[in-house]
Amino acid sequence: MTALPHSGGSRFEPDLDDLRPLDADDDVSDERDDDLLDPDGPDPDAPDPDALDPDGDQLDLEARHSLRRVAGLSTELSDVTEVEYRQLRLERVVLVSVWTTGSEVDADNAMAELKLLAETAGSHVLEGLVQRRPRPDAATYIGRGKVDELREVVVATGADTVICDGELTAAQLRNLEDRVKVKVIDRTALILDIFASHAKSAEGKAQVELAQLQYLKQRLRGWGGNLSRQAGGRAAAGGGIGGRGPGETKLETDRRRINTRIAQLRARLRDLDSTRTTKRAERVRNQVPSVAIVGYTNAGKSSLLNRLTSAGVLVEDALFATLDPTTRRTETADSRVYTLTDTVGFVRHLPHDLVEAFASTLEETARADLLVHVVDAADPDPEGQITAVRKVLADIGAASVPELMVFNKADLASGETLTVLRTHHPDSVVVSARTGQGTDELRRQVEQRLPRPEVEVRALVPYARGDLIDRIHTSGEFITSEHTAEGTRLVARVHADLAADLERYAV
Ligand SMILES: Nc1nc2c(ncn2[C@@H]2O[C@H](COP(=O)(O)OP(=O)(O)OP(=O)(O)O)[C@@H](O)[C@H]2O)c(=O)[nH]1
Ligand SMILES: [Mg+2]
Repeated sequence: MTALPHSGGSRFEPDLDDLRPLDADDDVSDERDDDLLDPDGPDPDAPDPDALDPDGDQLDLEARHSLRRVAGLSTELSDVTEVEYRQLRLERVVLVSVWTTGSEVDADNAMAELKLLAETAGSHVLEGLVQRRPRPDAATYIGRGKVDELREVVVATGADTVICDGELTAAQLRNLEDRVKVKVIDRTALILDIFASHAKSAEGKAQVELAQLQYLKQRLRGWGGNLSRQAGGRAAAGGGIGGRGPGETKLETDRRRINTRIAQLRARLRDLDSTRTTKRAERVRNQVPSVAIVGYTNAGKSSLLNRLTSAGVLVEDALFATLDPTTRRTETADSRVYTLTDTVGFVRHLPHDLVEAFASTLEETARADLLVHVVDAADPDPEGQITAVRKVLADIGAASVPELMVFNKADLASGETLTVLRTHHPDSVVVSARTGQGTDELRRQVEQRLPRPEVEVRALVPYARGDLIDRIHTSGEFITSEHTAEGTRLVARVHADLAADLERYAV
């Protein structure tokens, strides 16, 4: 095993306050945040993008920092999940990973990413341990002999939690916990926890809760011992909605409650999705092309959206700052309207439960006309990020959407790296959302790749039909236009419905 240097800090004293139940206002069931689903045009009073700070207006930053790291869960499940999520309030952690393939640099990068994830979840990372093995141990994840070593590190550092870099089985988690004697969680639970604390809209919160419950359900047996040991009170007495049926074990009750809640969440998500479907149908009817900004978490997607549209979305040097898609209307140089959507970032081994729970959000990406794939060129492994992102894109059915590769953070990346990336990806654009470098070129490239209206028309439109001319401006392309005594003589490319309306003025 190799160890990262200690990052210092004092011994952790458990805070009994942490054991209080969730506040009532953590329940999100009726909250709506229509704003985030609103694809409507830019705010006419929006400030000039260049007058904002380099990452755009940090409208949400204060709210984010005031968030408590408590998952918004309903009361029905409180006796199961309260315990679960209290335990996930991580404090002082030791990271552990099994390095199976790739170079030592890859292993270091993976550990650095796990550290960032842990820190984003509010943990203080004390130490990182990597073990090289062909595959994780079936019983204890790291080799059984190494578990004692881990225990020593935990004792020496005063850690209260161990985070393993992978998706562990219930048995692995339980075995490790029994031997290391502190809470052990895996990377999936960590990512779910970050999503839970960052979810803002009602839909986002419901999606995360669904993913958490799916995860929890598969591990109920593993947590069972811990639950009965720690839940006490209501749970131990079998209280709460539903109660305990005759002859039913605690495990069965928990499973039944989780299933009920999962069904409620699915129903709720279907409702929320219908709003989105209506708005999407409107965009499709108006034939507004849509561009989705996708990429690895922290690549600068939100910064780029702010740069391009003064959207004022949250930008933060944290993983998964954005969970809710934000759509903004914008225009091409020749005033064709299109939408740009900022989306949730991806990561290596994005938990499957999350991908599934976010299906309706991710579907937007699959339906886009163009993907702007933002890559952090200053990351130690941009190609690894590209591969991870494409894998998720394939999972969500977006692999066939045309992609424009954008290397961001050009101000930070080395010239050499940029040259290599450009050689590997000749059709890419290099930008800096921070300095604005390359963003004009990016706009041009996006405009060129937007779907083009399919019908070429020649018409002489009387001045009384300015409405038709406006429609060509926003949804079509003028090839030539000329003002004559009888009206505007034009050649243009338009969509079929507009072509039909122009038919009577055809020349
Ligand atoms: N130096 C530099 N920093 C940048 C640039 N673009 C973004 N950043 C920084 O990178 C961090 C992440 O930016 P975001 O725009 O929040 O990234 P994101 O891709 O939306 O991240 P998630 O929503 O968390 O997936 C922030 O600290 C930004 O200030 C850039 O071009 N140059
Ligand atoms: Mg973002």
